Amino acid sequence: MAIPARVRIIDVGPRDGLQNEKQPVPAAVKIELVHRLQDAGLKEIEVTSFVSPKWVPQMADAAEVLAGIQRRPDVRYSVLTPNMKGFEGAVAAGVDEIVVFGAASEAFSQKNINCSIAESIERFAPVVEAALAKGIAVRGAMSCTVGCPYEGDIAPEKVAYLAGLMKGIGVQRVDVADTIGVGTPRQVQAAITATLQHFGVDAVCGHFHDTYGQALANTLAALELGVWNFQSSVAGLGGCPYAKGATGNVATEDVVYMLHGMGIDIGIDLDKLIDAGQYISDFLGRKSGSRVATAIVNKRAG
Ligand SMILES: CC(C)(COP(=O)([O-])OP(=O)([O-])OC[C@H]1O[C@@H](n2cnc3c(N)ncnc32)[C@H](O)[C@@H]1OP(=O)([O-])[O-])[C@@H](O)C(=O)NCCC(=O)NCCSC(=O)C[C@@](C)(O)CC(=O)[O-]
Repeated sequence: MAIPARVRIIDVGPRDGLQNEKQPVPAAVKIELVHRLQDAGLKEIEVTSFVSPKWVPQMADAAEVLAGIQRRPDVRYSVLTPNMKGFEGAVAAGVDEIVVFGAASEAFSQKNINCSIAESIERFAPVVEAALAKGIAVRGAMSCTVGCPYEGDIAPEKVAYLAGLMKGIGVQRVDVADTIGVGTPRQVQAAITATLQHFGVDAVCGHFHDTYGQALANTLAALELGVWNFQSSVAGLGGCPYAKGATGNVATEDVVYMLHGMGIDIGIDLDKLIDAGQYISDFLGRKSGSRVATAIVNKRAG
């Protein structure tokens, strides 16, 4: 399989990146981050989550954030919606895509969304149906497709099972997530191959956390299978509140640098992206998690 000639990146920094932040991040800062990402050329941004504020307090301002964004017609704004209540908030906010999020691991499903895999699908089905009826796109995030913080290794059969359930309720595309960043290239390829039993390659997105420093290698492994949609997080922000110790997604800057180096045009201005990462890192009072951004900022400083 030839490496795809084009790649699309969904920056999940404002959502996956910030959901776990202990310090309050004002809506105005989240909005500015989204503006900087779209200025850098990102065409898909996962903005926030309509989830219970008791479970994820940092996302409690979802409606305010969406209302403050100066939207561009060529950018797709997505949000997480675990149930009909979340979906109603997403519709009121006028989003382009909703994301239902399940797990290949029973234990993670219970910890993250307080129900079994089967119950989650029952909950998602009316959300997906309602979204499609309104012309809103639907993505399904599949957590723990390689490893789980509670169950350890996850067999590809479990990934295929979940992908089949997602397909069965009408989900249009799916994220193959290495939630805790333990996967290595062949394992990630096995999870993707399992997903391909139910979804075409154009409908599969790679979502790799970088806890063990494998995320770029895993991205390349996914490209080798023809996958061309990836999620990443500006400045490598983030982690999941229900996956202790897991670091953020692979940094968008690092993915963009690698793809530029491979001659794959993705329409993203790396300098502007680095500035966006610097903006949020400065606000959070910490160094960027992007190796590329750190190297280029050091070089700029001479
Ligand atoms: C799913 C629930 C709601 C079940 O939580 P529950 O407690 O079982 O739900 P419930 O229906 O019993 O409701 C409990 C309370 O929450 C409220 N509630 C209920 N739903 C909503 C909603 N949508 N928006 C706002 N409020 C809501 C509801 O109204 C009620 O309020 P109360 O009566 O107690 O005042 C909860 O577990 C939850 O919100 N979980 C979210 C967890 C989460 O966001 N995790 C992080 C995202 S997933 C992730 O990061 C992984 C990913 C996607 O990046 C991929 C990867 O790397 O793996």
